[in-house]
Amino acid sequence: MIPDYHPFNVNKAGHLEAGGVDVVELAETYGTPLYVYDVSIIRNNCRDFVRTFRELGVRAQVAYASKAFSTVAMLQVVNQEGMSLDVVSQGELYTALQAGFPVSKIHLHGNNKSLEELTMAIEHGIGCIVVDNFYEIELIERILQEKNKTVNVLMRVTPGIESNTHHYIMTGNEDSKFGFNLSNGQADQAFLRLRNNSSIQFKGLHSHIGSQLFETEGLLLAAELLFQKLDHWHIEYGFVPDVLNLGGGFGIRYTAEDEPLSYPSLVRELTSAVKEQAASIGIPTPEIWIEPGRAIAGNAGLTLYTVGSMKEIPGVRSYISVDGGMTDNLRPALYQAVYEGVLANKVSQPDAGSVAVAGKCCESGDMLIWDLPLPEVKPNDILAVFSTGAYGYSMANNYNRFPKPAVVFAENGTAQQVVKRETYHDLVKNDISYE
Ligand SMILES: Cc1ncc(COP(=O)(O)O)c(C=O)c1O
Ligand SMILES: N[C@@H](CCCC[NH3+])C(=O)O
Repeated sequence: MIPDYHPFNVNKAGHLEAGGVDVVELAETYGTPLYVYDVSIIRNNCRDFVRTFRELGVRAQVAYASKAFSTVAMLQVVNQEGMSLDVVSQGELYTALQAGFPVSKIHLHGNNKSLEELTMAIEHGIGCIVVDNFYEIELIERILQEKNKTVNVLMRVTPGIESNTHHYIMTGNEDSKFGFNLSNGQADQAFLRLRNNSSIQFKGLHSHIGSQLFETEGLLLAAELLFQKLDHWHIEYGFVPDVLNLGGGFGIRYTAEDEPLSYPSLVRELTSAVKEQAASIGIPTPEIWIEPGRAIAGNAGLTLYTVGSMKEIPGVRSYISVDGGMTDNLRPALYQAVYEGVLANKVSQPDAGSVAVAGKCCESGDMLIWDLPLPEVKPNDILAVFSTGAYGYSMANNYNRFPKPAVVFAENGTAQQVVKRETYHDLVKNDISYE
């Protein structure tokens, strides 16, 4: 059975459907492992954010954090939905440019941006660079002078908040590799330096406290701390920010235990907090920027696998092995992330017991799901794992020389391949024989 919080249906054949398309047929056509997205879910997720800001009548940009899932087709969809874009590397920026994403709506992040990355961004007229450290300011200053250009800049700060999430995906705490420390004088020093450069338009502050958050508390506290700093800069230097960027990190549902926030309510809550705080320090409400990644792509995607070998350890557990694993979904191995799934070709059949789903890599930690109730499983059944749309494809790797899977978009009953499966030739094409 499909838990009702996974937004997918069963068709008359008793098969799982995505975007009105039978995913068992997709597995036959494109092979497995296969990433499948229901594009209408991506669009609805974008609209939850974009529309709510519009309804509230506040100036805002919702930048899709493309690290969650960056391909040309995906960026075209989010562009159609009126989103801006957050990129964290030259590769993500290149993909955005290839997708025809308006460069003025792209924001560049990164804790170690290279001279080449910054030059590319500035030469293309990037919408904004979110500066992270003093070395980067130096590089930006150098490029602007050499190229006689100007650029919009936000300053990323670490507000010193321990968000309630896995330690690896916490980013706003004081002991973090990201951003300028808000309380030890570094942010003030950076502020003066950015303000003193006439080629830099310093627009305001950015903070991102972590990922897969289920509470607004940390985000609201971050906003409060940013406003304390803005108040100081307003009084001391007459600075009025154009922009306040509160980052992303809004959680999604992987399992029954997850309780995601309603995104329209989240937008309303953040907006009223920003309005209130701005009024309390006597400045106009800045343009509000947010950066959801997982919340846009996560629940829209699923991964299809073909079941192969099985192993029963009496009194311990039953393993089923699939033709993918930590190469297409690193999250269970990296964060002990928990997923749910169904047999796509037997969705209506009753569960027969619980199995552990193993990946195919030569690694004991390559387990996708430890405890998944399923109908009786046979080799060649198609397993669909839900909520893999974010940080699945984007963290895929070639461990054990597995080619990366293809990606298919389905919408209104039609499917289209948007990323081809890697071939074995792709795996060796950059290798050079050693003579
Ligand atoms: C600066 C920044 N913005 C946005 C995001 C997007 O996070 P999420 O996919 O959790 O929304 C991240 C990642 O955590 C990030 O580091
Ligand atoms: N890759 C992580 C999130 C990192 C967010 C980027 N700062 C995940 O899968 O949960």
